[in-house]
Amino acid sequence: MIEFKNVSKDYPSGTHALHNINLKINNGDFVFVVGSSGAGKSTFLKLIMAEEKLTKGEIVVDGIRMSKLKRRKVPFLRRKMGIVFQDFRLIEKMTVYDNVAFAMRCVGASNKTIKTRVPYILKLVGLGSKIKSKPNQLSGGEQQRVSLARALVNNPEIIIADEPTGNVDPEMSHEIIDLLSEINKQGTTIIIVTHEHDLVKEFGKRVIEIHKGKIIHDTKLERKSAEDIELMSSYDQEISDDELSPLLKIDQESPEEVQELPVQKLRMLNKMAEEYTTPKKPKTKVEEAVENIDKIVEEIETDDREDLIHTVTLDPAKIKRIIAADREKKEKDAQVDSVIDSLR
Ligand SMILES: Nc1ncnc2c1ncn2[C@@H]1O[C@H](COP(=O)(O)OP(=O)(O)OP(=O)(O)O)[C@@H](O)[C@H]1O
Repeated sequence: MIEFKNVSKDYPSGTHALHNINLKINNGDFVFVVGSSGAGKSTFLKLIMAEEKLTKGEIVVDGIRMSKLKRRKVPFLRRKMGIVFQDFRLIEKMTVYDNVAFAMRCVGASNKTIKTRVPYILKLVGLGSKIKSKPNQLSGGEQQRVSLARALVNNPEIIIADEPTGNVDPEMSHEIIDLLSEINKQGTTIIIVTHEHDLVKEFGKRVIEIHKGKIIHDTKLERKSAEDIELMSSYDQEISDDELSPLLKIDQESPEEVQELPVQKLRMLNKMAEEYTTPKKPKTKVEEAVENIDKIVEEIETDDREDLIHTVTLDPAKIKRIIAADREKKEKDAQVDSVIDSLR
């Protein structure tokens, strides 16, 4: 988890880049950070990566207190992170393969691991055929995917991307965010700074908006308070007796408690109660047979169950007869239904 507690950042030039920031980013979150130029977005990321030191407050990244972090310990923090920059920052003299392998060599991975992992990651980002190319032989989108591969290759807990789509066309922007969404599904935390409002809207993730060094919107907090308001207001709504009855039928012993439920919750419980009390369609013979078998199996001691299941499954003739009878009944019913339909 990343937590900002009353964080401020002033640059030596006197610029107050961030003021009193408080927020939490949980493991596995996907967050877009937006705001106008000079708002403080890159500074926000640089504080998380320990590229800049905070002036006031505390940032805790996975239990590491950034105000206490010594320079020589920064590489240990960075190992948790994969970083993607707008300008890719690839090494021009190296091939695509070597650019990605380099990130693994930096953390001391063995040659054997590098040889299997690098091609795998390059395939994942759709660059399997460009392994031997140099960055200047690639399009902007391809270069950004190399930089993404390099960020991913050491299996980081957090991906931090500063304008990763700033230098690629809209279609490729979409693909890059798609890829990051897939990676996020495996549990990696993703934090992306972007200017692209359309992209942010389309993906519907958490959005933190920074303006003049302050957080002015955080959709996570807004969503939560909207849910609270809805729940609170539902306490004030009138409930008719009709609406109450299905639940009261089930919960006759504590009608007062039922009457005190908020409308929203009551409606949900009523729906469940209705389903519970509505008589189900008659069971087919196969369903009945399966249920009976289940009941018998449950009653038998654990040690004997295996044998019993065997016995049941070893009687295919009986099962076939039941299935055939059931199919015949369904076919007859369907014929009758279709005749009735044609007469309507
Ligand atoms: N190294 C620095 N020294 C002094 N001031 C800086 C430094 N880096 C950033 N700033 C200032 O801090 C403020 C926030 O900058 P930051 O780069 O965080 O903004 P941003 O939202 O990322 O902007 P952009 O979208 O243009 O990249 C700006 O006023 C900027 O001029």
